[in-house]
Amino acid sequence: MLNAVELGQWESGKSVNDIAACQGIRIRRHCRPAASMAEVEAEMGAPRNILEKIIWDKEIEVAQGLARNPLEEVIESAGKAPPTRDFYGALAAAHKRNGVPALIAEVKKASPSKGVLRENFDPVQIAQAYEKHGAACLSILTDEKYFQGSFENLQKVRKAGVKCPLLCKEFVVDKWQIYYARAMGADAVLLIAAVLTDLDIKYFLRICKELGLTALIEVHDEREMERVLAINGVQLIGINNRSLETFIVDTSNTKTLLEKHGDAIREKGILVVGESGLFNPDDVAYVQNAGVSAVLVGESLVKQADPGRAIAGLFGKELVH
Ligand SMILES: O=P(O)(O)OC[C@@H](O)[C@@H](O)c1c[nH]c2ccccc12
Repeated sequence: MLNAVELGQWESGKSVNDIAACQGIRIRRHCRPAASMAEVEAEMGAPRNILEKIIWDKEIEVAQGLARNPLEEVIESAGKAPPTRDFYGALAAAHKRNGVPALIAEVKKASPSKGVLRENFDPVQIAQAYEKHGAACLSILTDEKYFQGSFENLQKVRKAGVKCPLLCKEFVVDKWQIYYARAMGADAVLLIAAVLTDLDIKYFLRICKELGLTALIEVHDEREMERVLAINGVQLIGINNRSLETFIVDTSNTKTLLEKHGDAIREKGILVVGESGLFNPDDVAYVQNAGVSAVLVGESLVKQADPGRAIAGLFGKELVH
């Protein structure tokens, strides 16, 4: 926990970035109202990498969202949304049933590193195909600017009656996004340790718990893993093989982090998700041997003519529900 001085600084909003830097976080936040990226850059200088740029855009976007849908209203609609489905339970059960890591299949149109992955993009059709072919859970990208996703896609998939629990794949920087995700039908949200301080993560975990949402906490390096393991109440950790700062993908990242922390993770009953850059049964077996119980896969499925059938190709066998 923060000491009183740090808490005071945090509350006054003066040195969020100093506190973040102390925790090894390289992404700086702007944290003040701004109408445009030009305005942010005038104060902060140029973003240091793509993740920092995404986050600065996200701060502007959240302010606009808040103006359109005030927090109290969003909290109210989150409270009225149909109940959450058990994201963690669905992964654990599918892993046990199939003997391979449970699949979180991602509804992903584009990415900043690869551009458009699929021209003819129907989120509901893709989600239904994933479900039919044994995905345990789905991940729906909601970022518009960099991934061509939307909260509307999330809502559409939920309303179409897809039963797999849904992860809202968003760059969360503000609690408003968590309530909004729940209001639009999410069962889980992503929290990225490279962006959020320990206090942010603890606070957002509390909100998730109140809403019945599962949090998937994403780490990419040693320091982030250590920080997240020191936080109580974490159920799901995603190890991203892709650096969101450089786009470099290296599946041995999952292995390295689990060699060191696997025991602590198992003791706590935390389930690990291997994320990004998985294309074939060898890749899946590699991260499975490293200790993951689930995998998060977008590109290799969404790029194929039939993303549902692509699942059997990825695992080397059909998955069953
Ligand atoms: O398309 P891939 O390489 O299979 O990766 C999927 C998923 O891991 C990736 O989209 C992702 C992981 N963490 C993120 C955070 C934000 C946006 C996207 C991501």
